Amino acid sequence: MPADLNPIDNAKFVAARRAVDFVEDGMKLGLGTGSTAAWMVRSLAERVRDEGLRVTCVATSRRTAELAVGLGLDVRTLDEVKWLDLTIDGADEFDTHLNLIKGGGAALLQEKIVATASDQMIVIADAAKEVAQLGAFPLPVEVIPFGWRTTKALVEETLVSMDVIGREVTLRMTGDQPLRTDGQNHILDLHLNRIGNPRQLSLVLNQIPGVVENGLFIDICDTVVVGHPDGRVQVRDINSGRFDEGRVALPPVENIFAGQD
Ligand SMILES: O=C[C@H](O)[C@H](O)[C@H](O)COP(=O)(O)O
Repeated sequence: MPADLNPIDNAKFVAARRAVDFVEDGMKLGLGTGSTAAWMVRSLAERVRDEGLRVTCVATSRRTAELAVGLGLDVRTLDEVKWLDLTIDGADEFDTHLNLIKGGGAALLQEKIVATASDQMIVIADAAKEVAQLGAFPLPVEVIPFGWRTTKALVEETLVSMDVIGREVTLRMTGDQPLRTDGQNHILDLHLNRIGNPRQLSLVLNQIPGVVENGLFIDICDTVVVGHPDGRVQVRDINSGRFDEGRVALPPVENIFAGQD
């Protein structure tokens, strides 16, 4: 591997490329958001172009939609398509039960709606994202702008009442402005260190007025495709217990950053 390539980019690339093998002709697909998902969109577009694969896509963010349309993919709204066969998306962390933290790119709301509308969700990730317990990555929570300070205080009270150890909550900014999601909401990042009971935390957070959705994906993902910097890729499915390992060719040097958003 050339020394100037980022090993994480190689790992993301090979996971994304392997996951596209699961796409079949005629499928309705959910397209995730983030740098790993962007590699997947490019690999998918290559298969559509080279093999004449016909797929209908729903994007989980404006930037994924722009990338996919630019590559010639057929992108519709979820309201047009309603239900999907498969969603392929990245994650910020995943555990052994394939519970996830998502939303590092602020797309968690649309990602969760699209994944829930899908028969199957495949997560693509570099191996560094696997954790024994979720929570080192700050948990994103999407909140409506109206009264966000009050919502933040309620989130903090909830964390205290649940005896969560890390309790720092920050408003995500872009420059000196609060970030706006595609739905024009804000993101609170919960710095928790570790999450003892992700299912309970997810339910409790979503009961707070002003919270739109949180980045915990519980029992939504079935399969993970884990990429390694040397080109090794593992596929694990928690329903069937399937585990297989193979190798995917690394991207050409000149294309190494082409898939990132
Ligand atoms: O909101 C963004 C998403 O949940 C991403 O899928 C997640 O942050 C992983 O992104 P990346 O593939 O860039 O690490």
